[in-house]
Amino acid sequence: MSGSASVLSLRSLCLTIGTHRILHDCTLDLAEGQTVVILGPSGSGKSTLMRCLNLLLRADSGQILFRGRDLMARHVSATEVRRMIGMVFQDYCLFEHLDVRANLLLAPRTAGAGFLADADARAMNLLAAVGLADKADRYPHELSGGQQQRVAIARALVMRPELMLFDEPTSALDPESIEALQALFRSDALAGMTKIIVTHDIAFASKVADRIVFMEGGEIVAEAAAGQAFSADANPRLRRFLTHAMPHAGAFSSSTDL
Ligand SMILES: Nc1ncnc2c1ncn2[C@@H]1O[C@H](COP(=O)(O)OP(=O)(O)OP(=O)(O)O)[C@@H](O)[C@H]1O
Repeated sequence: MSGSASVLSLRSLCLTIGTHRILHDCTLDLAEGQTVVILGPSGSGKSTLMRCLNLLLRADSGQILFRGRDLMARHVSATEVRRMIGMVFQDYCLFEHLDVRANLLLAPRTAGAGFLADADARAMNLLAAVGLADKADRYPHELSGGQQQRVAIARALVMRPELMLFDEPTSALDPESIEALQALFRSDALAGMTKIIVTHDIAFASKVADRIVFMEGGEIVAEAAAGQAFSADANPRLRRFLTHAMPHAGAFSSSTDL
């Protein structure tokens, strides 16, 4: 895939904190409308990579090309980047003192007139799209974990981002809420959106991914289209991870369909 055809192209992204090399030479292309899932063991750098993408962290070197424009250039502001790239955090990060509607409207209000025009209608449409139209005047503590996550997704979407990042979206959800999240990913609100999802949940990954990439030790060490066999023979680290992550799966001595 050429960089110009991609929504997002990472080129040799590196980050060292102190003496700890956290990201090393990460290169990845993401096409319009594609959902890429990042798998990998704990500490492999998945969340750090996501935080670099929306400039919560600044990588030391490399490029983050978003529609061909380098987001690491000095003059590109984090605020501008976060309008284009929405992120849903593992713990949702809702504002506890604001009701659901106010949580959704905070970013449009601070972003200025261009975002405010139809913000209220957009917020209510999004709440309906995530199945929470009747919760607009509730506070986060009055909602279940799955509902709070839906609010966080709607809050990110209200800024009309072109790319959405999800950090471990299933980690705090029960099986029913995970199924509901899968349905939301297939719905009009999210289906066509370009997404990167970090997860440990291989079953969830297999349901929502177009492509799966595998990180270890700060590097992207393997990738495959969903449904295509990962060559576990070719990558013993990936095979070890899958064996550990799916101890009951058993039959993937040579390759595993994800
Ligand atoms: N601010 C920081 N200072 C020093 N080291 C850090 C910092 N943030 C992350 N790290 C280290 O970088 C490595 C990657 O962490 P990261 O959270 O990105 O991994 P992860 O793959 O997302 O892990 P998990 O699956 O457990 O969430 C870890 O070794 C972590 O200790």
